[in-house]
Amino acid sequence: MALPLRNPFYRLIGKTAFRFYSKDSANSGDEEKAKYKIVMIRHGESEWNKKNLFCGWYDAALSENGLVEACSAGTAIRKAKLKFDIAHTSVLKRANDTLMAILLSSGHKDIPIRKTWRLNERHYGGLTGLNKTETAKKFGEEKVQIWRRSFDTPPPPMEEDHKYYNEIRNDPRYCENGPDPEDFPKTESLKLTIERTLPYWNEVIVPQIREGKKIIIVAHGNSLRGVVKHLDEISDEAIMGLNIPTGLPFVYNLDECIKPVGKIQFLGDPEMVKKAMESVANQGKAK
Ligand SMILES: O=C(O)[C@@H](CO)OP(=O)(O)O
Repeated sequence: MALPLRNPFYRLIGKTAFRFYSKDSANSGDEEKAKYKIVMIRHGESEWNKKNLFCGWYDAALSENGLVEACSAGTAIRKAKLKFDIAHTSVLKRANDTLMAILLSSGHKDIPIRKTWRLNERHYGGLTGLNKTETAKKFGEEKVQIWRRSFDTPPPPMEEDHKYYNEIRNDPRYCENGPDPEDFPKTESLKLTIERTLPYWNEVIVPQIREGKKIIIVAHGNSLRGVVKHLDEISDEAIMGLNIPTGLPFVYNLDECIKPVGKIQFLGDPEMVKKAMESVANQGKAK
């Protein structure tokens, strides 16, 4: 399957060079060299993204704009002639609803959908529900940047008296297919998030890729940062500079060892993607 997307543009975002494609430019040749392809996307804007609140495992709904983003992503996927046999997503409705909107607007009807807590957003601990700008004013931008983007410093834990503790900890969806009760997170760094996401990537998704299944993953900013870090072998330091925007699909071409052939490719105008990434980065500023 060849993408009708051509002439790559390169942009440095953080410390990582990303490649973007415009719809009317020449083929890079990566698709010819690659054996597999996978599409990933962060859910559309949620109500809590809109309010700039730390969200994590809180089950925020898509905002109206988030639904529009999801439908536009589906249209971009249809125009790029990308087809899927199976979809993987988290158990959170902002990702589930994004997936449904994408499948409908890209002409997919009955493909199997697998939901797993392992693709959930990282658990934001005690910060869940706090406004990011207010938190930066209170604790300083540097501290908030460490909580948001450092590799292995988790935010403070969510204690039992936290406003959202019961709603999250006792959510029935985690009873049967959730983490073991003793491992239920109280907070997660990116490192901890990767430790529960990568087994799903390696044990469920990779075997399906090898079977030739065409896959879409609809997940979250930080669960996808973990997958991208793994695929592109981004260092613990450089991953701090990566911000994944809402509702913009990206594609990896993969070789037979499931290593990327070329760089991540966003389906979208490079300037718009760059601005969307910067806007995610700026959410943690005191302003
Ligand atoms: O609040 C969150 O759960 C995430 C994603 O929305 O935010 P951040 O970009 O700050 O990691």
